[in-house]
Amino acid sequence: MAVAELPPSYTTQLNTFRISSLSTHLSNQRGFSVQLFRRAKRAGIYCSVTSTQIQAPVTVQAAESKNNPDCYGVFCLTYDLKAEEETKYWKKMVTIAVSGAAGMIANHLLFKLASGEVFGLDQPIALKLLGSERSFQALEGVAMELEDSLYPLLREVSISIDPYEVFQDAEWALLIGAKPRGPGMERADLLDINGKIFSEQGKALNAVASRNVKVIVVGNPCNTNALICLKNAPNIPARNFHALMRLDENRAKCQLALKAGVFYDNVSNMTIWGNHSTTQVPDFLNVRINGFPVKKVIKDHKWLEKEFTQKVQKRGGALIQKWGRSSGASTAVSIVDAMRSLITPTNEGDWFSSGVYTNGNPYGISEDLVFSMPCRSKGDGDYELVKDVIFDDYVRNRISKTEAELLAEKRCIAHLIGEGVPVCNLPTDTMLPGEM
Ligand SMILES: NC(=O)C1=CN([C@@H]2O[C@H](COP(=O)(O)OP(=O)(O)OC[C@H]3O[C@@H](n4cnc5c(N)ncnc54)[C@H](OP(=O)(O)O)[C@@H]3O)[C@@H](O)[C@H]2O)C=CC1
Ligand SMILES: O=C([O-])CC(=O)C(=O)O
Repeated sequence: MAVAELPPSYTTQLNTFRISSLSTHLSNQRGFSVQLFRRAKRAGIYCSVTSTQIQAPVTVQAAESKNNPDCYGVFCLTYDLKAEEETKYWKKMVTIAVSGAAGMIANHLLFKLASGEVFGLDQPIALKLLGSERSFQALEGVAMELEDSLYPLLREVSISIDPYEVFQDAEWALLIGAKPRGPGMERADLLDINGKIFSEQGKALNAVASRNVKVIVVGNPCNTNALICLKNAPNIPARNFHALMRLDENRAKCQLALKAGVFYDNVSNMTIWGNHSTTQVPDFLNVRINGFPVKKVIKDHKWLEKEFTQKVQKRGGALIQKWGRSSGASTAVSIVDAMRSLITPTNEGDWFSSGVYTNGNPYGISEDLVFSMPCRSKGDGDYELVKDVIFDDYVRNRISKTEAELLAEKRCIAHLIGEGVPVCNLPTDTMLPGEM
């Protein structure tokens, strides 16, 4: 039995309850019922343990998480395994930073991450949550809910308003926080305001994140925000930055499944080209339904070109009209899908869409943009572009339009990527999927 040092007795019922209920929960998990509390020393908390069973702590000292930006509440107590158990059952902890963590999307996403939905049940995680002065209290509320959820895999949670603190050693950065476009606001103003957030965050990632951090930009306009972010992080490979396009892919698959009368997992090879905006191109030419080209299954080709395309482009807006707010849950699901696509080998012959940096792309799209394209992954966090896709005039023309829009957005944020004076001459019909 390992016996702890005994600091002056301080036992709150709350702490004892948290620890013992966690212990019961953890002891039901394979590999958890061993030794606890290595890092608990930092919080001054000590316990007695045996090799097979967890016992309640013998002495507890208050965890002063408020003074420790590294941890929140119960997460100042980390329950570690014996080294050999760690190597046998558990992977090394993954550190995930999330901005806009008090927002709607994060409110769904964080709980998915903590439950093991993305990385699996043998993968402990640390969540580092970025808020602002405006959202700090809400962020504390989020952390409290994470505490109360007793997720065995969630080993560390910290909250902060400083990106340099939050991004320290981050292996994943999910950049969700962004100012929404308000009534009467010019898109150029939105690009500028959010661009500043993402250039600041790019710099912070560059300074302190893992050199191999994978960044998924969700906050709109996500492609151009991702471009700004990567340009401000020159020491991190540009290919590690993604703009979230998976929601658009999922929306497109759903509409095709509906039209074809098949379950949606029979729809594969779905590419969304371009910008996460109403100019995006849901490519039905390369899609397969039950392995067949879509035009062989859906004979109504006019529907594909008109209704289907517009439905996907404007799905965000249609949802806002019903809900009174933009997609939260389905966006969180699509972030999970996007992450899993990078850490799981892509099914043979299939692909997924992601907004990635155009640098030597095989499709003739302008270089130096963040553009949604078809990708495959070996499951190592990296991806390659799919080469064997076909084009026709319809798809090509549409791709040119979304490309022009991204080039215009880029000119508008030239000052944020070190390319001189901005010139904002945006196409008038350029809109987020949520704007109609
Ligand atoms: N790519 C995609 O597929 C999709 C993208 N989105 C985009 O994701 C983003 C987040 O959406 P959601 O979670 O629903 O939004 P919320 O309104 O719930 O807010 C998210 C966070 O953004 C931050 N924020 C709000 N206002 C400002 C501001 N004025 N300046 C700076 N930051 C601000 C806040 O965080 P804090 O105060 O802590 O900084 C807030 O918690 C939006 O930009 C939305 O358009 C949404 C759906 C799909
Ligand atoms: O426009 C928005 O904020 C919401 C959005 O991106 C979407 O629903 O695809």
